[in-house]
Amino acid sequence: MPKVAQSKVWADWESMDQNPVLQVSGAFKNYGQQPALCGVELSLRRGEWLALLGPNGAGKTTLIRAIAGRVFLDRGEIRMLGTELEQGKGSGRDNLGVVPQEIALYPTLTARENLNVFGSLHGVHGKTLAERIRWALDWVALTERANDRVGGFSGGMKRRLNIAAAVLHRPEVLLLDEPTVGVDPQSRERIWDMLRQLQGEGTSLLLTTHQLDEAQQICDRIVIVDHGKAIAEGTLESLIEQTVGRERMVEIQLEHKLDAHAWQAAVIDPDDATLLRQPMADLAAELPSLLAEIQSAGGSVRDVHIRVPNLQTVFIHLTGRALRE
Ligand SMILES: Nc1ncnc2c1ncn2[C@@H]1O[C@H](COP(=O)(O)OP(=O)(O)OP(=O)(O)O)[C@@H](O)[C@H]1O
Repeated sequence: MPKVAQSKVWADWESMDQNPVLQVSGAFKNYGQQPALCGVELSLRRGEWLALLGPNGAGKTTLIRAIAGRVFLDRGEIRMLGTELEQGKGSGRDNLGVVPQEIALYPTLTARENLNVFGSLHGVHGKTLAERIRWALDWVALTERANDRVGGFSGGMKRRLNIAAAVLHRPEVLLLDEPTVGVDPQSRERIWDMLRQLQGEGTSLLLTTHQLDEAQQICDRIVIVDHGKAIAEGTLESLIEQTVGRERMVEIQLEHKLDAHAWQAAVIDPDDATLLRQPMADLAAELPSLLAEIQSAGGSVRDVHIRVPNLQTVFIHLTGRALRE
């Protein structure tokens, strides 16, 4: 359970854009007896890149599928650009693009033929479609493979094409369920670049990912879900402040252990008498005096590490679990 006061965690909701492009309110969904969504709230602001994070089984895919119209909610409301979306239907979602977790392409068709099919399904035809396909192939760096069958593509190429197929109709909002799963780091970087470009052109992005390090670098805001509820949201900085705080853990590795009597300023690691740990709220003020104290106690420093809290720290603090268990 979160150790932080919920009122504090939710502080950012109060300053939320009153006109989000996508808003999910009080969404509930059970699969038989199995609860998947238990009142989840979510709001995507115009032009932002929002990461939806949660442990396995937290309800992320169910939420994405409900927004996409592929899952009926038991209760709750989904609004896009101010209009309530009909449950369990693709209709009314012209401004939405969806990239599913599984690759949804025709392996026996070429890249171009796949884009033709998906563009037509989204209501794009003729010259406009030809122009969009040209753009998409260039965007995903597959122009030279346009006439090759998709069945022979690498995982990364399929992922890129899968994303291209979802944006041929220029949706204002793009949902991506783990768009980088199973791709090598180079392809992943290329996918993030593609998505950055889309965001730069004004698309609002909501994605689920298990890549915490990347989510914290790339996304504007983060929503953490657990047991079918959003339990925290905010920028990385605000999440850290709401949970683990601004403190940094300073670790000082000494050349030799210090005489215990000469030493009171920091905690000595129980397994390594040459390792000192000290949480510090103000590094500039506290670190120099600690180093001076070590020196006057006769110690010499081999190394100093400053541990900065990150999204993984926040995630474990809130859910009690690492992202993948
Ligand atoms: N079709 C289904 N039938 C029965 N239970 C389901 C179904 N889909 C999901 N669930 C259950 O609903 C809960 C939420 O699942 P969901 O796939 O939405 O979570 P998730 O956060 O996307 O998980 P992961 O990170 O593993 O993809 C889980 O307990 C899951 O077992």
